Amino acid sequence: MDSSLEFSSSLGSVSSLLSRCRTFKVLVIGDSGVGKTCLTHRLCAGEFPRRTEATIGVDFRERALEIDGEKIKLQLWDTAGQERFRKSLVQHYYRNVHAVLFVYDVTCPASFNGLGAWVEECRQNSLGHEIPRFLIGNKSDLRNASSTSCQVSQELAMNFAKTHAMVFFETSAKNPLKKQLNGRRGEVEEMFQQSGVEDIVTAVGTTLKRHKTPLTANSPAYSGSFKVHKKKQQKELWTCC
Ligand SMILES: Nc1nc2c(ncn2[C@@H]2O[C@H](COP(=O)(O)OP(=O)(O)OP(=O)(O)O)[C@@H](O)[C@H]2O)c(=O)[nH]1
Repeated sequence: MDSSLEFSSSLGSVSSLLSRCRTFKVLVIGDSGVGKTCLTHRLCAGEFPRRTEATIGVDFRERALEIDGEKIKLQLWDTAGQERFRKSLVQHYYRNVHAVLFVYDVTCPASFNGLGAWVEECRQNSLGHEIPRFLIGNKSDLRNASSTSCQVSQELAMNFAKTHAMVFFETSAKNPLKKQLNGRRGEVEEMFQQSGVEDIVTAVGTTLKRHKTPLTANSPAYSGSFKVHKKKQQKELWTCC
């Protein structure tokens, strides 16, 4: 691949060195287009980006939170879903990881079927089973009660999560609070469980707070981005079913 690497960052920036706040590296992986960028944006900035482009390399976003009186920081690594934009960086992704978010699109069964390959990538990069893993079905706002065949059922996802020792959430980066309702015959019945993104932040934070080896001055926190030099491309349109 004729690409070169650029690491624009502030390694162990003064603020992170001086801060007593423990920082945890959280890797976000999944197929291209499942919404990793939007989700991390929502988790860190509390909003849905109007426009996104395919992630090239990795983008970093941070989210500070307080758990039981302790301030911690989640450093989310929003990685490229497209193989050609991640190939040369995979080793960097997995170094000193504290938790992994596996993301799929609930309206795209192919992205769910692709999860096995992401689990395998973790294995190939020696990610231990002690590293907490979270499974996130994104785009729940697009669930349609009348065309369930094109969607990933929660039951299937929960079984996958159980098999791979993951904590499962279904949410929407776009509209995290919207509930899907079935108003048939005047009844209002909830069709599925949905979590707010804050539930995910809290679950990850609470789990990691118990973690003994956060990033320190010796394993510096990064801010900035790794880029694989390639001409930026508009997000390709993907369709499922
Ligand atoms: N309706 C809806 N659309 C979403 C949601 N999350 C993301 N999208 C859309 O899905 C498309 C892809 O989102 P991205 O966040 O760029 O996807 P990605 O997984 O980061 O893709 P790569 O960078 O290629 O790996 C964009 O058009 C988003 O607007 C969601 O929760 N609901």
